[in-house]
Amino acid sequence: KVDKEDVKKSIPRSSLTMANFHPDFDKFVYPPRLLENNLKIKACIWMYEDLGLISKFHIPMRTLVHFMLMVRKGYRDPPYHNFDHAFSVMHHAYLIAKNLQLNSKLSDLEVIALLTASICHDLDHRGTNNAFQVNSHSVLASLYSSEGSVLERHHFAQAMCILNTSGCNIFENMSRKEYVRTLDLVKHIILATDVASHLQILPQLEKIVEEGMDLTNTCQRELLLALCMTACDLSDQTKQWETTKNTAKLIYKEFFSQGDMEKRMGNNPEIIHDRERACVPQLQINFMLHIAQPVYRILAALFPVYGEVYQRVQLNIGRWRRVEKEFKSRGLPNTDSLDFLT
Ligand SMILES: Cc1nc2ccc(C(=O)NCC(C)C)cc2n2c(-c3cc(OC(C)(C)C)ccc3Cl)nnc12
Ligand SMILES: [Mg+2]
Ligand SMILES: [Zn+2]
Repeated sequence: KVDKEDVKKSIPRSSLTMANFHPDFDKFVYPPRLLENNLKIKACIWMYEDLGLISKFHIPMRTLVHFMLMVRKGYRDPPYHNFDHAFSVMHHAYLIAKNLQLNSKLSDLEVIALLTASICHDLDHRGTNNAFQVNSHSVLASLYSSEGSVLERHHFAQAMCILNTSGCNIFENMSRKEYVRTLDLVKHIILATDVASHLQILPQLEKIVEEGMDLTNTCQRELLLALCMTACDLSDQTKQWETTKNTAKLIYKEFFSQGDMEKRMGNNPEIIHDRERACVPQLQINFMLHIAQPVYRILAALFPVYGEVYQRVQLNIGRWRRVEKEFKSRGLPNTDSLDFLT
């Protein structure tokens, strides 16, 4: 485990170059899950640096290091919703900011809000979904179930706790106005990662594609930020098949553990959480077609350079269709045969 001293020693400004990570680090093809764990904090700091955010917002290096160490500590270790997921989500935010030249469409404030929301968006996730919080009468449900988006409100609250920890407030040198606006944006962007909210804004996003985006309109800027955030949250689907397949294994490991717990509590789990009823390839095709593909189609429609990302999502859907046929032909009953996945 890399501790504070190692991280601080190893980050003089001069050492912050992309060469430390990979020549393709800032390309859409690069899979961030391949980066070795003890370089991830340094890579997070590099991403702020490379987008010019450290100098723009006068972020002291020691503050950014402490912030990142606290964020990493703020994640638990469920199969999927852990710091590796947060890191890969932040990396995609960096790719979008850099390759879509978002800073010519959005303000630096909106870019730093997207990057920071990405690394914080699943803080303290327990590996169970919103419905489980409510059905199990969890503490989080008692806190937030009246407003909905129970987990996402908690992830945001955890991010605020870290910013309020002395020596960790990376926004401390902003003006009062900038500070308030940035926190509002981080909250909006994290709350956009609730599946229910995402499904609700899809029609509005389709409308923007038909009518053209008007970035002088604050609501449309916030819709674009929500779209970018869900594209980042799902970005494992935009990489080579290995990544997509491995992510499915992690997701269903988490989903089926929740289903097992629900059965022990005497509740009937959704099919997607039930290892005895779920057919992973079919569920993944549904998820890709109804939740993931629209995100990348819309973003590619708004930013043509993003077309290569949409193509890779299409390729992965094609792979799932081939796997589904294979599953059916072998009559494989359930998910433990995921290892069978070619
Ligand atoms: C590979 C992959 N398969 C998934 C299959 C099903 C579901 C799911 O929630 N189905 C139940 C709904 C339809 C009632 C989510 C999946 N998923 C996510 C994910 C995305 C999330 O939020 C946004 C980004 C806003 C969609 C929030 C939580 C999660 Cl786990 N990330 N990767 C995946
Ligand atoms: Mg989440
Ligand atoms: Zn997430």
